[in-house]
Amino acid sequence: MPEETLSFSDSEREFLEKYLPPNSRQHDGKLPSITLTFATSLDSSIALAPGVRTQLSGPRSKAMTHYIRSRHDAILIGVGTAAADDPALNCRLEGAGGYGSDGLSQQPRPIVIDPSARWALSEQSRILVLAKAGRGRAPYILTSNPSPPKESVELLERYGGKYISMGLSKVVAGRSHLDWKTILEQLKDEGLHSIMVEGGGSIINSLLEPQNQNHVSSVIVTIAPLWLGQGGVVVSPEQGTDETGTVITASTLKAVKWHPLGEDIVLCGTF
Ligand SMILES: NC(=O)C1=CN([C@@H]2O[C@H](COP(=O)(O)OP(=O)(O)OC[C@H]3O[C@@H](n4cnc5c(N)ncnc54)[C@H](O)[C@@H]3O)[C@@H](O)[C@H]2O)C=CC1
Ligand SMILES: Nc1nc(O)c(N)c(N[C@@H]2O[C@H](COP(=O)(O)O)[C@@H](O)[C@H]2O)n1
Repeated sequence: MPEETLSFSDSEREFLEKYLPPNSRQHDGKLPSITLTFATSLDSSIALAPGVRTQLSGPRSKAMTHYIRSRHDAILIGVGTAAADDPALNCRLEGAGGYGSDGLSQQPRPIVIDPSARWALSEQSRILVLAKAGRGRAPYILTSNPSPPKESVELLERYGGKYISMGLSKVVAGRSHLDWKTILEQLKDEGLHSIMVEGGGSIINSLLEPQNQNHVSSVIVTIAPLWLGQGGVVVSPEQGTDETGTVITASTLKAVKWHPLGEDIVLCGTF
């Protein structure tokens, strides 16, 4: 099926600039920057239920997301999202950075955080169909499984992707977590300096925890005018506590800007 082509004009781009990595940047040995971006409902849900692909962004905020993709070296998601959404994770913007530019060289690299290497990739996975067609890149999969399935290794490598092994950091509520600093060190070693993190719920909540916020350069949230109702995948990081043990706010954004886009509103901020 032919993929759509999206457009997002220069005048629409302006409000985002301060929250995006510079177009050209000296890579001074620092860890890659993270832009955390997702779409939420009014009840802080990003999907109707775990494993359910749910369209929240309207056409203009969707085009904005693809513009943001065009401004990053890589797009990162968790395996829960990869398994639920069968995502394309390419940039479908017309012109520079997306379709119509110098092609593949400007497409972002998809990164999937998959501690146990459970994502069942196949020749029919959208991400590989697009890689095969030269309209996107095959993913790098970060895993702590020392021996991912042989067929998946071969399939990925056929299209220019690979598994990258790293140690397991901890298990939270029965789920394996990789450590953000180590993830960023691995991505830097791959020559990736700006990372757009799109989700899902566990990945976003983890990055919003006070001890991980220092890795996040900016947050760009699309808020859609609807409630998904109970049972959704909710963005709600753990509360903090102060030195007396009193519960405190989990996270507060600074340098905040609100920008209406179609029927959605986009919130930008930093920590
Ligand atoms: N509305 C939106 O903008 C978006 C919505 N989604 C939705 O989110 C849902 C998936 O969310 P989840 O099930 O929470 O899956 P997820 O995509 O957040 O992946 C969770 C997995 O990541 C692993 N992981 C490894 N290191 C981690 C770390 N440091 N912190 C947190 N997790 C770590 C965990 O083992 C866990 O299995 C899907 O339904 C998808 O459609 C996903 C992205 C964007
Ligand atoms: N910005 C945004 N708005 C929504 O409404 C969404 N559901 C998402 N989801 C993210 O986008 C990925 C799908 O990308 P493709 O269209 O397949 O390239 C999905 O996996 C989520 O990361 N994002």
